[in-house]
Amino acid sequence: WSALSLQANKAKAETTGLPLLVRWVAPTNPLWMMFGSSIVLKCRALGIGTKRFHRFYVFSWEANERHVVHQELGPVFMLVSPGGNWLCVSDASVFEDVIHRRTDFRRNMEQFAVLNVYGKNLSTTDDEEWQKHRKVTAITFTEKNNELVWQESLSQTRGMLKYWLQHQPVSTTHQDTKVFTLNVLAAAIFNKSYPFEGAAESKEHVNTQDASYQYRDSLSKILANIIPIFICGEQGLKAWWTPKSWKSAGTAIATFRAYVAGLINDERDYMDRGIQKNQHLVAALVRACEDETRQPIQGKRNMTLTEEEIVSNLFVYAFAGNDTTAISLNHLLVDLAASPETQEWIAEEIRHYLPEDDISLWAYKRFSKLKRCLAVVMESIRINHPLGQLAKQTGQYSQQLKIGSRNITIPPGTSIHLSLAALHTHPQYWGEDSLKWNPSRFISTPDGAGKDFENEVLASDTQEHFLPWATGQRVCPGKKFSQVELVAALAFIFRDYCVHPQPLRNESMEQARKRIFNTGMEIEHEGTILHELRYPESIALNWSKRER
Ligand code: HEM
Repeated sequence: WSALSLQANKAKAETTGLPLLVRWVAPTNPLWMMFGSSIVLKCRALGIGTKRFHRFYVFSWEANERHVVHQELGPVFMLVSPGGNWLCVSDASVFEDVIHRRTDFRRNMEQFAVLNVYGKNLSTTDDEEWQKHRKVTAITFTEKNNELVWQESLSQTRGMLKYWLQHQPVSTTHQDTKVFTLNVLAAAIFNKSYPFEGAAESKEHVNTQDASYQYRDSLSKILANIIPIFICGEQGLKAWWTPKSWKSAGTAIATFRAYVAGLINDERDYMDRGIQKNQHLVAALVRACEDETRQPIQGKRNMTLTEEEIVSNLFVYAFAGNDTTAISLNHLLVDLAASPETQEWIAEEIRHYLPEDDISLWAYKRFSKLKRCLAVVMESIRINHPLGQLAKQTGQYSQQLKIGSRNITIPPGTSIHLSLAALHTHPQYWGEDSLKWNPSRFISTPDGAGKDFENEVLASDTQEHFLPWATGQRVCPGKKFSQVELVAALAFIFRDYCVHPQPLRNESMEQARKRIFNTGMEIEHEGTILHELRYPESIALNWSKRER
């Protein structure tokens, strides 16, 4: 059956005249999503299998290939598999065409179904339904909220750095950054402030009945088990044969739902009594929805969300906002540890704009001054993007695409992978040193302008060949949120501290820096949705006070 499907899909793909990359396993095969990379890496270590198998069958192959496969096969090629065809794209003009033809190339909902843990939400709807979700949830992303993100991120970073200074060398950065982003999001969504605890300490709350940790712990369990949840569903996770971690993910889904439902009921109760007490996102969502139901305006489309939809949106915000930012922060810190001169470069800027030792004097408006810090964020996300691609599809109709000088008919039912990993590293757009980590590529000074921080200009975070937060209608609503969060972390840390890798035995510091940078470039997403470091625990970092 598999061979027949592959032949049928190959015949369809050949009609495009594009180069083909044939694979015997579909990228969406659930077993491959869970175990594919481990199998391939084992075979690679044992010398079993071909080079092609090692390259293209790991689950995170596109992220690890970056632009290389496109230099071999061209800017657009078709990946053919028994489960369907994938159009893989690295060309900026095709990106633009696909993103802006919203009704021709729609979001690939099959791939996003994994986020329907609590039913439909902003990420898994289209058209009018999507507009309703986007409009109601947009209230989170005000400047007032960004200010809160700035303050909470500074305070969480203080805790995180203190923890690291006491636990050197630190090889839990990848876990600690996830606690950091969970805490910042809890403040932004629920107005709940948690003291920072290292990942190991925060595990101690798991399985306790401490209500104040219910949201955070249940959410982190759901995020860690998102693929088993997708494969088995909430009920299936509780089957007799599933491992303990899956069963406890099933319990976490119910705990998170009950926790948010409790907040919704409290808020309705306050509204009935005419009290407007809470400022968090749940309260704002409940109020927005109740206002519309109580005073419907004639002729106006109903924009209210049900209780299930509120829970589902809160979940998707938490999903989209946590690990994306945590993984990026992990990369940032590794890249900076590999580059002491860049640490010095941003420290100069931070000390210039934030001269006070007392962080309560660091006003949010100074965020926009920290251009070098944002350039560092953009450079790390350019080389290692936590999503890797934007996933679209042609749906039931074929679509015309201009590729180079040719008009090509893309058959119905084709998935489109706009590869951010390839676009962001292609030498055609970034030059021959495209894989070199160099944040200053985003900073320029106009001709004739003096050497002054004020004269430095930061390149746009959305360009034809650079769109880490996407662009167009479905641009990431958390773009500024994440920028503020990451820059605040950098500002707090690198103003007075610096980081170095812990060298292995017989390794020089220079070799250690090269090693950790290369380790950061090895990406994995077996069993997860996002692209993470494959061997994060092999990187140990040492933190120390900077000598002035
Ligand atoms: C470094 C951090 C982040 C990166 C690189 C990032 C990137 C992206 C990208 C590329 C998309 C578009 C996905 C697609 O169209 O397939 C997206 C969507 C989204 N992001 Fe972010 N994001 C980040 C942080 C955040 C944060 C902090 C939040 C919320 C607090 C957030 C919430 C969302 C949501 C809800 C969507 C779906 C929007 C929709 O479908 O209308 N993101 N993000």
